[in-house]
Amino acid sequence: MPFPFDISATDGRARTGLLRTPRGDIRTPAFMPVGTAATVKALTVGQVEQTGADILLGNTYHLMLRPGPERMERLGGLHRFMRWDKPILTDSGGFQVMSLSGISKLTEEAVTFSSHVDGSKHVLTPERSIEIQADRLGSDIVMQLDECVAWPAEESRAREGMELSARWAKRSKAAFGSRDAQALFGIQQGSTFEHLRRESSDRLQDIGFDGYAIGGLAVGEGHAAMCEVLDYAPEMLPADRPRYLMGVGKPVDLVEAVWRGVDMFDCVLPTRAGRHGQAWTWAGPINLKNARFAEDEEPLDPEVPCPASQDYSKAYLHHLVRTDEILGKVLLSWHNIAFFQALTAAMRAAIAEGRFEQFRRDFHARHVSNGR
Ligand SMILES: Nc1nc2c(CCc3ccccc3)c3nc[nH]c3cc2c(=O)[nH]1
Repeated sequence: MPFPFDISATDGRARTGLLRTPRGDIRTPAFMPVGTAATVKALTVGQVEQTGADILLGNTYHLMLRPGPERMERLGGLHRFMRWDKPILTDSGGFQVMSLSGISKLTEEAVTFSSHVDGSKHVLTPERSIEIQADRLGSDIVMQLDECVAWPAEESRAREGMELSARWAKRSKAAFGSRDAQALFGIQQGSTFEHLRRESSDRLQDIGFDGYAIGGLAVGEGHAAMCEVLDYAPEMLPADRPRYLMGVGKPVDLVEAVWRGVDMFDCVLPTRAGRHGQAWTWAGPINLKNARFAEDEEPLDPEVPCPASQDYSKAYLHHLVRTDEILGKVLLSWHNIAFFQALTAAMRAAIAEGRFEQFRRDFHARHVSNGR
């Protein structure tokens, strides 16, 4: 029995709803902060909860290297380990192997790789990835093992990756079996080729998943090319199940993807950029390192309900960034996650009230043009 996904309103292709899981409900459109190594960098789970996040992401690749799957299970699983009792989604690990571990080999059977930490050898099969995610980490939403083909890709290469991912989807589903308290998502591949994405979607639906991710994007193709794929890719997936766009993105990416029917997002940007002084605000992105903030006593963004945006001046944040103080990384990470949550909350309200088109126009006028 898959998690209930109750869509409460639609506005054009945009949807807003509730994905109900045993550990809590996820309001969609949802932004999911990334907690790569069992922590959303620089924030406590209490601060993450205060931002309004309903779900966090974990990373099988990082956690299987440190602390390791069997140790994590002995410690009670990822929720208990990091004291986060709401839903967790974990990626299957293949994407991170390709982007992080220098040496790796991809065959029909598995991905084999050397740890970027100590060079130790590891093997990830669809079955082992499911076992780590579902049984050792204990995540609530599990991703199939897939191959994310680099961009740009020749059509033949994109087809190979899509077909391997479809065969691994079948093996992932078989390994996952039927579980009531956990969900398994399939991942659509096919790079920027519409007919490959169609084939991928059809094969995933024949297998049957609790939710469907759009993979193979946010790999350097850029905003315009991503939107071209999103003009058709989300609606190839079942309308009554959640659609998760992996690795996306900047605020404008979220608005444009929700407009095209996407429900769930993840991105390391808010915390990574926050640690380097970049803050997103309703009036666009700014970098607090810039000298123009040295004596700016205004708060960062009064509309964002978090201490970083309400209690401090930009001058203080500028100082913390310039001196590379830890508190600067904490406050800007906190602010950016709070901004992404405020953005998705505003989109949910706009869709519920049938005014998302106006919201999108206002957002471009206020946030995008300024940012340019
Ligand atoms: N499995 C998979 N992951 C992707 C990620 C990581 C998302 C992630 C999930 C959970 C934790 C961290 C990262 C991508 N990030 C940018 N583009 C991405 C594409 C894919 C993809 O095609 N497949």
